[in-house]
Amino acid sequence: MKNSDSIFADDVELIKDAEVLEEDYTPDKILCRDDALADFTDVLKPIYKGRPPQNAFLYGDTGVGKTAVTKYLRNKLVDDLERKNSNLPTDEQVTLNVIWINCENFTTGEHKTSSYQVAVGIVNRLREQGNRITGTGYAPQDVYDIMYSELDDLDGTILVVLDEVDKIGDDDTLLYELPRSRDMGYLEEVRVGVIGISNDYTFRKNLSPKVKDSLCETEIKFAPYDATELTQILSRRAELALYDSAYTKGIIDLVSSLAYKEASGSARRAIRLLRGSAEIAEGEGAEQIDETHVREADKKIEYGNIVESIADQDDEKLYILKGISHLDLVNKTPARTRTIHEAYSRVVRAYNEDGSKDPLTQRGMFNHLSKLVMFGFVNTIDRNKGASGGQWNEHEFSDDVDPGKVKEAYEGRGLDWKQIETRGVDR
Ligand SMILES: Nc1ncnc2c1ncn2[C@@H]1O[C@H](COP(=O)(O)OP(=O)(O)OP(=O)(O)O)[C@@H](O)[C@H]1O
Repeated sequence: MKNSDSIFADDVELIKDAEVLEEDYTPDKILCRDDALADFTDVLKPIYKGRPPQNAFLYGDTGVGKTAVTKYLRNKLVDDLERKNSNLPTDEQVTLNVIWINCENFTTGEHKTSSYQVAVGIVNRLREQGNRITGTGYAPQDVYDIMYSELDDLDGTILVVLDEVDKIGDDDTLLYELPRSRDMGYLEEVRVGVIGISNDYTFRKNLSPKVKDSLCETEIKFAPYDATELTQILSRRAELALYDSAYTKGIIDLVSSLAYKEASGSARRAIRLLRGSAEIAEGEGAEQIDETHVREADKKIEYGNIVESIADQDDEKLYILKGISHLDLVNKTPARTRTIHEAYSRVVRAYNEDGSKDPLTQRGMFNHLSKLVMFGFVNTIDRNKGASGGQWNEHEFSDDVDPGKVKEAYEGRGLDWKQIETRGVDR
């Protein structure tokens, strides 16, 4: 029986400031990143001094502080400039405009982000509502011209931060041109510095030499955190977010070591896990987070991650996973490739009743199935009945996947979960 009158209240509260555990919280202190902070400060120094800005490329795995460090230094630079300007006559003051663009936000459905869409994004960031431009209908050069004219209307220095810059895909015109825009004569009044942030190593490796020359003037690497570093970061967060009695040092160590092992040193994962554990403990009316709360929160996060990565697959792979789901539900897995092909074909037809899409051939489907094996969603079993019995492969879900998760992934993609007939599928 709860003490409170409301079903929304918990008897005990362990979280004193939930904002500190939010994704977009900018920490007041950056821990364990002295080298990156020093290198990045050097990149930004010229802006403070009113000199031409530099460009930099920040890279490292997900959740290792690239965005946090950038936001932290941006805030510091803005504050310090404000202080400096307050003692200077107007004509000697340094004006800084920061434009922060997350390139991920410009990926829609099938369409990858391109330089064009990011340029549209920059224009719209600088324009009032009602005067914004659409993402289609302009020739690319027109969009770039509009962007440069909007930028040139600003004053002083412009720092363009392109977070998740790898989402820009193959069309990297902007990454080449923007850092050189003044040299190329596109801008006369202002100077632009570009900061690219990415967790995609392949993207970095494959950047064209001319982009490497301009954008990657300075490269700053963010290595994964080790368990001790995660403990430091997490202890600071816990201090601010939780009541002292809500956790022990042992719990912080456990959360850090799980995030270290399961998410290759991601501080994001560690913070999420701490938050999940606190919420589960609160829900149970516990006075303190214990190991079972952490383990349960960990399972929940893992579950969510797998559903998310299933939902990220392309249509063919989603059809195959649904085909295997229906076979699994009637105990017909492990199944031979031809059986999976039949189930997959039924799924394709069910979702494309107008005939707009035909199933791939068995060989075509097999290429996608092999990728699903490579990604760890599906296991392959080798059947070998000796010289006379023949040899073939069978497939089933790996331990991480089940029909429930595939169904949730479909729902996450806004797709109905249609019933599929499995009778006669293995003839
Ligand atoms: N050194 C640090 N000190 C304090 N908090 C940190 C530190 N590093 C990361 N964090 C926190 O961890 C979380 C993830 O960090 P951040 O968003 O900066 O990761 P990222 O490297 O930009 O990841 P992604 O590539 O996925 O965008 C944030 O809540 C951030 O505040």
